[in-house]
Amino acid sequence: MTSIKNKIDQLRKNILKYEYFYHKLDQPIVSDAEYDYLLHKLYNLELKNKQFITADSPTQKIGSNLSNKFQKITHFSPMLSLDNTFNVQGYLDFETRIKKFLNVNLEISLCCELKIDGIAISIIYEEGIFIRAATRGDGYKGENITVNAKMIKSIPLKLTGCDIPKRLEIRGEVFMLKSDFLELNEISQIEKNKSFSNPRNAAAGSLRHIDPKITAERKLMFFCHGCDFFSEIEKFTTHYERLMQCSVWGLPVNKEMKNCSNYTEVFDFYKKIEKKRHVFNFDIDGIVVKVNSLELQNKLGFNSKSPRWAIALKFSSLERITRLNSVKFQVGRTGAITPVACFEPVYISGVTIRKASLHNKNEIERLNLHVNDFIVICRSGDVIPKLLSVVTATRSSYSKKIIFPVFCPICNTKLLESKEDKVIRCHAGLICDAQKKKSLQHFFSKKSLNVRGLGPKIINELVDKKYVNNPIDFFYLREIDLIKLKKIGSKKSLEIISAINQCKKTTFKRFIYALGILNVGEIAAEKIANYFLTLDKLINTSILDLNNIDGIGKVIAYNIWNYFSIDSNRDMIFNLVKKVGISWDDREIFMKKKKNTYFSGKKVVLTGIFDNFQRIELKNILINLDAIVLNHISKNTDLLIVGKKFGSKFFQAKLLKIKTINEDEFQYLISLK
Ligand SMILES: NC(=O)c1ccc[n+]([C@@H]2O[C@H](COP(=O)([O-])OP(=O)(O)OC[C@H]3O[C@@H](n4cnc5c(N)ncnc54)[C@H](O)[C@@H]3O)[C@@H](O)[C@H]2O)c1
Ligand SMILES: [Zn+2]
Repeated sequence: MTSIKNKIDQLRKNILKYEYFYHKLDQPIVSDAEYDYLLHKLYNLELKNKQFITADSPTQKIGSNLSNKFQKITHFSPMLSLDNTFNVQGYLDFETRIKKFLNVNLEISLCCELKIDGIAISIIYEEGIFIRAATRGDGYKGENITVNAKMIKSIPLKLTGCDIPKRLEIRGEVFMLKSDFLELNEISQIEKNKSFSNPRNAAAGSLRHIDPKITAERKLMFFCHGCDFFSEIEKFTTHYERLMQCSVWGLPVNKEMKNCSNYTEVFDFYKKIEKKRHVFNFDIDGIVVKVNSLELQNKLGFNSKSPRWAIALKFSSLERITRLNSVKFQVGRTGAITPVACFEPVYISGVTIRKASLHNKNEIERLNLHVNDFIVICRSGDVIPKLLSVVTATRSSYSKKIIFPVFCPICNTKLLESKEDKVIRCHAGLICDAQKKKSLQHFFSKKSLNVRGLGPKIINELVDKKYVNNPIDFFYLREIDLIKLKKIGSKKSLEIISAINQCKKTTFKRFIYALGILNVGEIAAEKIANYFLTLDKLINTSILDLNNIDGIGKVIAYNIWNYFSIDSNRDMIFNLVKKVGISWDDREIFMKKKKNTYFSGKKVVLTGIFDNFQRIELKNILINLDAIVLNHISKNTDLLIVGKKFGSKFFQAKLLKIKTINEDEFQYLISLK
C-alpha cells in the first residue's frame, strides 16, 4: 500500500513541477502528450485508491498561473478548465452523463466552437467600458493584467450598440497568430533572446509580461467564447445567441461555430475542422462542445475543475506514449551499428509503429534510456517514427540503463568509432555474419544484379546453413541445396537458379554498385562506370585519377582505391568475371542518344588506333553524343581524336590549329554528364 502512495506522491510532484513551468513560466519542459499521460495515470491510480485523493491533487484543481508579478483579483464566478476527450466514446459518455444528470432522454441542442490554443482571460465591462482584465489564475483568483490586455487591439475598450448591460463579463482566449510567432522567434534568435516553444506559450508570456509595452509590440489577438450578464434580465436563452450579441457589440467572435442537435452533427463539424485545422493562422487543439441552453447550463453547474455542460473534443495528438521493450543494435552492410528502439505497438495517424531508429550513440546518451521506460513516440514529418523523449517520472529506480555495446553483437569484434563521421562500426567485414548477410542481399538486390526471388530471408537462411559464404557460392547452388530451405519447393528452387544464371549478363554500373564499396551509391557507380569504361582500368586506378572524376569526393575516392587494393576483393572480382562469367557490355552506356553534350554539333575526325575502342565503336559513340563524324580534316573541323600510331591527319590538324585530344582526354569528356 505504501508503495502506491509513494507512486501517487511522486507523480503529483512531477505533474505540479510541469504545471509550474507551463502555466507560471510559460516555458514547458515536457510535451503536452507527456503531461496528459501522467495526469491520466494519476487519475486512474486515485480512482482505484480513493483514500489517497487530496484536495490539492492536480486531478482536483486546475493548473494555476498565479504569480507575484501581478496583483490578484477574485473572479465573480470560478474560471475553470474544460473536461476533455480524444475519442468518440469519451464524447458519447459526456452526452450520456448530462442526459442522466438532467434526467432527460431527448436530443439536447449543442453549440460547437473551435478550441483556441491560447490563454484564457476575463474582461469586465461596466456601461460598455473596459474596466479590468484578469488571467484564469487558480480559477478563483486571477492576475490583474488590465494594462496589458488594453494593449490588444482586437479587444474593444468601449462596446458599441444598444442593450449593453450595466456589468458584463467577457471570457475568451488571447492568442498569437502562427505567422507572428514565427517572426517573433526569428527576431529572438537574431537578438539572442529566449525563444518560445509554441504560439500558446508565446501568447501567455507576452500577455503576462511585466512591461505592457512589450505586450503591445507582440501583436496579440483575442476571441470571445463566453459571457455573463450578472443575473440581469436578458432576452437570450442560448449560449449561441449570447455570442452573436457579443459580436454585435464589437467583440471578436470566431465565425467557425455550429449549432448541432445530435452527435453525428457534432462529429461532422469535428471532422471538417480537423481537416482544415492547418489552414487557420492560429493553433487550435480541438473543438469545444457546449450545451446551448443557458437554463440547462445552470442546472448542470460545475465540478471542481470544469463546467459539466461543456467538453473539449481534442484532435488526436501525433505523439503517443508507450513502453520500451528493448534496444537492438543492428549491424549494417558496412558494419555501422545502429541502435533501434523496439516498443509496444502504437497507432499514429493510420499506421501501427513498433520500432524507431535511434541513429547513433549520441542519441542514446541524449535520451538516457532505460529498459521498460515509457517513451514519447511521434511520426516526424508525419512519416518516420521518432523517439522524442523519455517519461522519466515513471521510471523505477531498479531499471537498467541502456548502454552502447563495446563489442559487435553478432561477431563479438571490438567496435571502433570513426573519427571522420563519428559512426561506430564493426570492422570484421565479411567475417561478421550480419555484414555478410547484408552485403549478399545488396549484391543480388534490384539495383545491383537484380535476382528476382532471392530475397533477404532466403539469403539469411543460406548464410546460416553455411551454404554460401560469398557471392560466388550462389552461382554453384543446386536444387538439392535450395529445397532444404523453409517454404522452398523444387519449382521455386529451379526458378531461383535460373534467375541467378540470368543475372550474369549485367551492366558495368550495376556490377560496381553491387560490390557495395563504402559510400558508393548508384550515382557514384554510374560516374565511375562512365569514366573508366573497363574493369581493368578501374581496378588499377590511382587515388589521383579517382579525384579527377566530377562528383567523386576525396572520401569516396579513397574508399574505392582502398577496396581494390585488398587482395581478397580483387580475387573475388576476378573469379566472378573469369570463372562465373559475369559480363556486361562496356559500351552500353554510350549507346543511348544524348543531346547537349560537349560534342554536340562538333565536326570530329579520328586518327590512329585506340586502346579501349574499335574505330567503328568510337564513331557510333560520337554520333550518339550528337557529334558529326567526318573522315577528312578541313578548316571546318572542330576536333581531332588521336590514338596510337596516328597518321598525317594529326599534322594537318596542327597546321590548321585544330584542337586535338588523346584517348584519355576523350574518356574524360564522355564521362561528363
Ligand atoms: N506541457 C506541459 O508541461 C503542460 C503542463 C500543464 C498543462 N499542459 C497542457 O495544458 C492543457 C491543460 O490546460 P487547461 O486546464 O487550460 O485546459 P485546456 O487548455 O485543455 O482547456 C481549457 C481552456 O480552453 C480554453 N478554450 C479555448 N477555446 C475555447 C472555447 N471555444 N470555449 C471555451 N473554452 C475555450 C479556455 O480558455 C479554457 O481555459 C492540457 O492540454 C495540457 O496538455 C501542458
Ligand atoms: Zn560484427
